[in-house]
Amino acid sequence: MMNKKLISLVPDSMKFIVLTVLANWISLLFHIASVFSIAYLIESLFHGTITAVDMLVVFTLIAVSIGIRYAAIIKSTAYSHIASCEVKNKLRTLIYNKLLNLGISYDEKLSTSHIVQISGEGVEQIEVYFSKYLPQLFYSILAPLTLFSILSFIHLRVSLVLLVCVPLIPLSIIAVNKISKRLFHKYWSSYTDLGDGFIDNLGGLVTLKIYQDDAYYNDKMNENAENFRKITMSVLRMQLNSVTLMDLIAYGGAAVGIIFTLMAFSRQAITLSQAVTFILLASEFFIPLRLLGSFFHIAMNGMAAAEKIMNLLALDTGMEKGRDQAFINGDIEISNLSFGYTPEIEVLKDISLHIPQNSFISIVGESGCGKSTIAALLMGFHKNFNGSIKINHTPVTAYTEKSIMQNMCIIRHQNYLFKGTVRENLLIANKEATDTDLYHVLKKVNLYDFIMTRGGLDFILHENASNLSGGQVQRLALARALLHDASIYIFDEATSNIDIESENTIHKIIMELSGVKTVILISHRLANVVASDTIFVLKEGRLVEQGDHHELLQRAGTYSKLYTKQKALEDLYTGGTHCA
Ligand SMILES: Nc1ncnc2c1ncn2[C@@H]1O[C@H](COP(=O)(O)OP(=O)(O)OP(=O)(O)O)[C@@H](O)[C@H]1O
Repeated sequence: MMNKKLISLVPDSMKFIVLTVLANWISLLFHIASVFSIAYLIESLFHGTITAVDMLVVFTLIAVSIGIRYAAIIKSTAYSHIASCEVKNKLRTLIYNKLLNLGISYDEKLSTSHIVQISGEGVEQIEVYFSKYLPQLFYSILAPLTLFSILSFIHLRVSLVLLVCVPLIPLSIIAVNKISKRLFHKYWSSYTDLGDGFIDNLGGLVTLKIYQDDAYYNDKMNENAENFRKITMSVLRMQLNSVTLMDLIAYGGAAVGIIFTLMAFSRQAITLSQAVTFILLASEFFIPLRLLGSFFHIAMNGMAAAEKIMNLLALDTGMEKGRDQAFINGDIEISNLSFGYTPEIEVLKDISLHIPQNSFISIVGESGCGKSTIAALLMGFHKNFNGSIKINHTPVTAYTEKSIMQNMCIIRHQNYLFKGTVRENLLIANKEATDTDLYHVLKKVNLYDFIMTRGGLDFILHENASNLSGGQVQRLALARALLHDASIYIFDEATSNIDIESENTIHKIIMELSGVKTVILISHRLANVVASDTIFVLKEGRLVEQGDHHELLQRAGTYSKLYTKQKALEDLYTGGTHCA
């Protein structure tokens, strides 16, 4: 229960833990002093030997002892609070920085709800370990030894009996430790499962309502909640049982000490005041350890959470090792690239392709052939690929995520816009941009007139930009991407499922960017890729053809078949009026 690794994460808290123990120890010393005074008072009253001055001195001593104890307890609580703040602050900062380093593909390694739970409740539980459990652990060793060293001068045997009974409490704690460890692991797994399910169901609530399948998922969540309730009840039952056991040992041990005291008193081996001192202090041998026992279970829970936090902090992000580079541009060279999301299924197979700087290239192929996977690998979202991806002769994995994000921009078919004003959403891409810059990009994407009718840059977007149409969302996302001014732009189905005007606007901008920036276009609609310098055709994860539109048509291969089929369909739909 002394987790050295965890303690080394928050070394500053140790100072306050020591101060908490010291304050508790001072409180104990003055408690002993007041007990001695009370015992003396009782003996003097019993024998009728006390004078008024003695009485005044004794009462003053008792009052001063109580006062100092009170001050010491306040100090101990304050130190423990500071230790707890230190711990929470440090752990949450470590987790936050780790998440930043893990970057956007963090959810490949841990689920969002898992992270929310360990950084929320997990840290709260660990805080108890530092602010309550650790000070109490040291204090419960110090207190019985202090009491023993003082009381042994009065009667060694009785003091020894009390001291010997003390380790029975930690022994009982060790006995339940094994059971509780297993139980707490189950508890946390069940807790994170419940969280995962909850977030997923909440995200898909509209879909569930549309298909009227919410009852099924409701039942599934109830089942998870019931599992969590059961495991929580098991934890509580285990805690209650062990508390009862510890109470038995603590009060039983004190009772044994009192019996030995009374036997010594009846043999007249000790005086009345000494007997009273032993009786009043007997329970003090056990109370600190008994209290430790009740913090123990919360600390155990904290330990389980600590393990999860340690695992998160130990994750290899790869990005931390990268090199910061403010400007990345140059040719992109992909050589013998193979990749699978799982070891069993290879999604990309031995792909080699060359993308010259500022060229306009397209990647096409049937659904599921691996186009978006190439885009994700170029953006550095996945690291465990074979082969090499180089930008400007440097492996993509050698750059920090920050450098990649500064220089490369991906626009997907679903882009996230935040709840807030249009201005706030645009400034995400470039904090320095002026209102004039923002109006300029809005004009470029054909949104200026619409935004102005809604109050301009202060127009507030709802959650998920639900007060914009699909095409408007895409155009605003494109405006944001243009403000970012990257050197490499990847458009991954950026014009899927939107109106024809928005598609034309976006396509016009892609054409404007080509020649000035490196543009990588992934599109199902082959009419959009016709003007590309090079078109790469994928089939089942392999690069099967490359060349410009005319070369590929002449080859009469996969591209030609796809293009002819699509053109025929579009001609049928538009009556031959719309297609490149
Ligand atoms: N996160 C993931 N985990 C596991 N498999 C994935 C993941 N993302 C994609 N895949 C699989 O990898 C393969 C290639 O997917 P990818 O999205 O790259 O295809 P695509 O060519 O872009 O398809 P589409 O044109 O439909 O967008 C698919 O078989 C898909 O099931």
